[in-house]
Amino acid sequence: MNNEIPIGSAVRTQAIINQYFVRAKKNLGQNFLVDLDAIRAIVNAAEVEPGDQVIEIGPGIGSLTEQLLLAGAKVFAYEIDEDLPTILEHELPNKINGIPCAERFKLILKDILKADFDQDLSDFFDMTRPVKVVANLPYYITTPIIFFLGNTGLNFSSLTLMMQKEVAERLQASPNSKDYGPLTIAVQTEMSAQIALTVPSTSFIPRPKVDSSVVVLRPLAEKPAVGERQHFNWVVKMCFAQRRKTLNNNLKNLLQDQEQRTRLIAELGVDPRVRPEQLTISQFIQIAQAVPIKK
Ligand SMILES: C[S@@+](CC[C@H](N)C(=O)[O-])C[C@H]1O[C@@H](n2cnc3c(N)ncnc32)[C@H](O)[C@@H]1O
Repeated sequence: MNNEIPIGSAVRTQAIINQYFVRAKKNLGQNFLVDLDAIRAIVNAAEVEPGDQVIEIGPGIGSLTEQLLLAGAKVFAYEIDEDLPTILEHELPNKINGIPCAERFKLILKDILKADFDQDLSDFFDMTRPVKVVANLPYYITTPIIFFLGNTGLNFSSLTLMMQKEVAERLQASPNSKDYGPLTIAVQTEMSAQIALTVPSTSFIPRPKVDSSVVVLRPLAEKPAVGERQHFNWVVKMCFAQRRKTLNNNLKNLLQDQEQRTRLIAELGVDPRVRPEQLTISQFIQIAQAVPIKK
């Protein structure tokens, strides 16, 4: 269907909801974004240019998809809800600038966490070029999705992801802030994180309980050598086991010997009463190196 009014406007979204009797599925994190300025700001934050290869996670009824296509991207979308492809087929524009959208849009009905990117994308994308991931994420699996995208060898230049504001703040946090913790460190040892915009809960149908932010994550050109990744993440988690306690106290679970702990703290050049959120990523790397790897 060709419609003058964009899908991301509240009027058009409501019309689609009524026409197809859409009931937003809470268990699938369905909150449709009905704020065109915000949708276009997401596309801008992702710096989408004509010819870009974009993976969209959860296109829903197509509000972000439509704007990605208008920006000239080739879009491969993963959607888990089998009620939505028919709506997308009917509601996304048939043609943009005279070119059929079917050539630039492909949908696969699949859980993103089960994606096999080499297999799924190779017929549609040029696999020698990096992709951009752009999504208004289902909140219930935000962190698993970030780790999945980071760990599957996907060749991406950026991940532009809308998520719960509090999670976004944890991704972007710096030492000495309440949001700085194991999630910050796990992500920031692989990617840079920048909050691009914040969107109030009133911009969604149905309205979620929380506000949302869009974070742009980009792979670091030079990643710090954290050693064995599982060990590193575990050590960081243990250091934060009791946020209010001192580093020396938290280290007791990792190094039983007080002398070893004192030596390590001296090597770190910090006061023994320091709290875990005051340490930098390099200091956590030093701690992980001093702690024996669990067999
Ligand atoms: C927050 S809504 C976003 C919808 C639309 N992109 C928008 O901005 O209005 C999240 C979307 O992710 C889909 N979804 C939920 N779990 C998913 C999964 N595991 N894999 C792929 N899509 C999923 C939902 O069905 C829904 O369409």
